[in-house]
Amino acid sequence: MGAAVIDGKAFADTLRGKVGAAVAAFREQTGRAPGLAVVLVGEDPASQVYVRSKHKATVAAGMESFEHRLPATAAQDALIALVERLNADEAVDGILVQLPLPRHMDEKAVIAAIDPAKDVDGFHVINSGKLAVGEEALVPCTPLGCLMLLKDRLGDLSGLEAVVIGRSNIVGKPMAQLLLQESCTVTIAHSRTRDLSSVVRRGDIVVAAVGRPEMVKGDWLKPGATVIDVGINRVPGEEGKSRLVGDVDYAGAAAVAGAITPVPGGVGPMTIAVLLRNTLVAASRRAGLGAPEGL
Ligand SMILES: Nc1nc2c(c(=O)[nH]1)N[C@@H](CN(C=O)c1ccc(C(=O)N[C@@H](CCC(=O)O)C(=O)O)cc1)CN2
Repeated sequence: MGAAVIDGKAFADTLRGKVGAAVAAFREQTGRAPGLAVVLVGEDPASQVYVRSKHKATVAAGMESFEHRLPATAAQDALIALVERLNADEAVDGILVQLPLPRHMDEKAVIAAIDPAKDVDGFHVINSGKLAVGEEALVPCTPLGCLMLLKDRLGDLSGLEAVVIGRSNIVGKPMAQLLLQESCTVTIAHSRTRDLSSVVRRGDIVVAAVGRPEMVKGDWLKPGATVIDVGINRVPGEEGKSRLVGDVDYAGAAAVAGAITPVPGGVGPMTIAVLLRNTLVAASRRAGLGAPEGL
């Protein structure tokens, strides 16, 4: 039997609907809409697409969208000055600087300039620290989206073996923290891990976030494992066109796994849906309201 397909697009659509309803309640209570500011530096084509999608989704959820664009040649100080203006702007509840930044900029310094209460990406060290010690934090969108899909599929994750492949600050490390909070036994594997296939085979849950097209093969998996593919890699396709693939060899993995996210249509759509959720959470906290329910 083939694996069940985890439909991230459908889950994300439902989450966006729930956020939209909660935003309407927030507007009733406060007389204003939550505001999300997105900053794009340069003209990276993929980043432009993501920023446009974020703007559309923000407006569709009933929130205010503020878009700021700087040229690729902008000085880092100019970007930080913009972030500081957004920190002080009462209409802005969430600030997101689209990554990657141009090479002359230091991502860590830019992220450090964001007010942690408005850091809807959850990348600020204050938020990563709070996540690590189990305090209320803004949590990075992609790993939180993966966790939502896993809980929807598996229910209680307690005691399960989870293998996270990739140790980035944006996905791998926060993913491992979230799984640990769910009482999984967590292994973080990475490019230096010896005998990676044997490590991966321990996983009841495998989260692949390495950025290497189709690296994880079907025969690396424990039969019945739940596989979450975070990779979005553009590779040459037929007739000179490109196609998207994940970090997992989908056909091989689907023959062994119990369930698997596709690429596209799996984790990707969750990133933007959770961003909307995080913006509403940040706005609710700033307005002194309780956490929005059911999100
Ligand atoms: N500041 C941030 N920068 C980046 C983040 C982030 O969370 N915060 N994540 C990625 C890009 N990203 C959002 O910014 C993103 C990536 C992919 C998708 C998505 O829906 N992908 C689709 C396929 C889209 C396509 O056809 O190209 C899918 O997987 O189905 C949404 C958002 C890096 N930068």
